[in-house]
Amino acid sequence: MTEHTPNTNTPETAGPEPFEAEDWIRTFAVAPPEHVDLPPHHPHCLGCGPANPHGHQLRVRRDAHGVYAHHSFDSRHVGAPAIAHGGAVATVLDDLFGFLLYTVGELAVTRHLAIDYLAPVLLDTPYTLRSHIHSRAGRKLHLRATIENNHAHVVTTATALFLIVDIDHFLTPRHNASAATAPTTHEDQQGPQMDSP
Ligand SMILES: CCCCCCCCCCCCCC(=O)SCCNC(=O)CCNC(=O)[C@H](O)C(C)(C)COP(=O)(O)OP(=O)(O)OC[C@H]1O[C@@H](n2cnc3c(N)ncnc32)[C@H](O)[C@@H]1OP(=O)(O)O
Repeated sequence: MTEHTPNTNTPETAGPEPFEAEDWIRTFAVAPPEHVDLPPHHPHCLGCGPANPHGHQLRVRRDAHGVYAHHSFDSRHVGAPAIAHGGAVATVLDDLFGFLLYTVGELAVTRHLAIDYLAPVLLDTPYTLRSHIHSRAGRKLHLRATIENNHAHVVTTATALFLIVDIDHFLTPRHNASAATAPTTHEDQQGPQMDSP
């Protein structure tokens, strides 16, 4: 992987520009430890792309434990009145997990994402999001995250399994999509879990 280009984190107002997946993926690199501000995955990423007007434009930094971000959801992300849509919260957490890859230095994608919505995430309210690597076993990255409000009250927790993939995963996405076959879930592989009568 090559050195990534510096990120100014400046929102762009122009519409989406076409970009080649090959160019994009080859710009990824391990972010050197002195780089506290991490670059967006790409300009139009739904979670962090500064050029995506529909996105969350997440700004993520790293610390000694993992990565973190300060973020507020707004009226674009409303579910129930005044409350962020659970899918919007999931989007942001999934993207936050994706920033840990800069510290791992591997390409990986979400295989499993689980979220506990402990309390409503309110619109126009500042939150702190944190994520860290819980463990790694081969190509499996077990990740954890929290969202807490300004009173240090945790409102959401999440766990994810990211699987390290080869660069071809991104260069030939249509081929990979058609290659998928059942079983598709971990439960399928383990067999159904039945409650005792
Ligand atoms: C510096 C670098 C930066 C890079 C940034 C990149 C961009 C980041 C952008 C970030 C944006 C945000 C992020 C995004 O939006 S990422 C986009 C959303 N995610 C995807 O599109 C991924 C789609 N899925 C796939 O392509 C395939 O399924 C992949 C490639 C992931 C795996 O297909 P593959 O056929 O290879 O593997 P497998 O399915 O047999 O499973 C493999 C292993 O995993 C185990 N397993 C499965 N489920 C569970 C479970 N629940 N608990 C515990 N274990 C579980 C399973 O038993 C097996 O174990 P084993 O039998 O091998 O021991």
